[in-house]
Amino acid sequence: MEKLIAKDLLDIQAVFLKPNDPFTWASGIKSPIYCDNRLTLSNPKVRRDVENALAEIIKKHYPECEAVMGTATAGIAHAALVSEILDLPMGYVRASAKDHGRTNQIEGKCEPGTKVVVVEDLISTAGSSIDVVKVLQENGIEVLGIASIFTYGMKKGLDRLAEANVKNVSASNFNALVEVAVETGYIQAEDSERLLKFRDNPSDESWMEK
Ligand SMILES: O=P(O)(O)OC[C@H]1O[C@H](OP(=O)(O)OP(=O)(O)O)[C@H](O)[C@@H]1O
Ligand SMILES: O=C(O)c1cc(=O)[nH]c(=O)[nH]1
Repeated sequence: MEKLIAKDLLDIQAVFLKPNDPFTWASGIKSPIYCDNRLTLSNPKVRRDVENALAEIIKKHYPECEAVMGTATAGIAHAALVSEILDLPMGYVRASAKDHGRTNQIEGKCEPGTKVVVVEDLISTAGSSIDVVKVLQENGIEVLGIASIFTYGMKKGLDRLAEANVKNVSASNFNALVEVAVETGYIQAEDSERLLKFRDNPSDESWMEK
């Protein structure tokens, strides 16, 4: 599954490399790479692979799941698609509560005590998904864990998830992506070393110098 999804992401050109003009991530980290999982929505074959992978993760790792909750914004569509496959209720959590209307942060019907899985498109430092988990927990909702499309496997993200005692299972990850990217000639072996070095220590920006 990990390599299939990694290959899908490369096939649809969802992986962008820009070492000389780094991307800024949600966390503020400067990065030579950006993985745009939103593009998976635009390709029916890849979208099916992704939603089937998320459905398998939820069935296998969270068999008690009673509802699927997406993270705003990129997790919402995937939560909707996977909840349809699993025939489960679905909702989503906004980054902050609305300042008008019903002033909700949690959208959709989700009663306290409901066992939910959070669907996230991508995990770097895990800040966004842990914020969503906390909002749900503060509202008495039982979070079984996260199902995500892709994780970088960064130490900061892994540490934060462990600290918050939140389980995450991803359909693909950075190691699989780099492996497939080298196998398919998308990047050279030396680039893979630079990328892994960045992932393992993003505060060391020496990769920017080459
Ligand atoms: O693990 P983290 O360090 O929190 O980073 C990952 C988050 O960043 C991206 O969202 P973004 O804030 O770009 O917004 P979007 O979902 O609205 O596209 C992505 O969709 C994740 O939610
Ligand atoms: O950390 C992020 O903001 C981030 C990284 C990435 O590769 N893709 C993405 O959508 N967000």
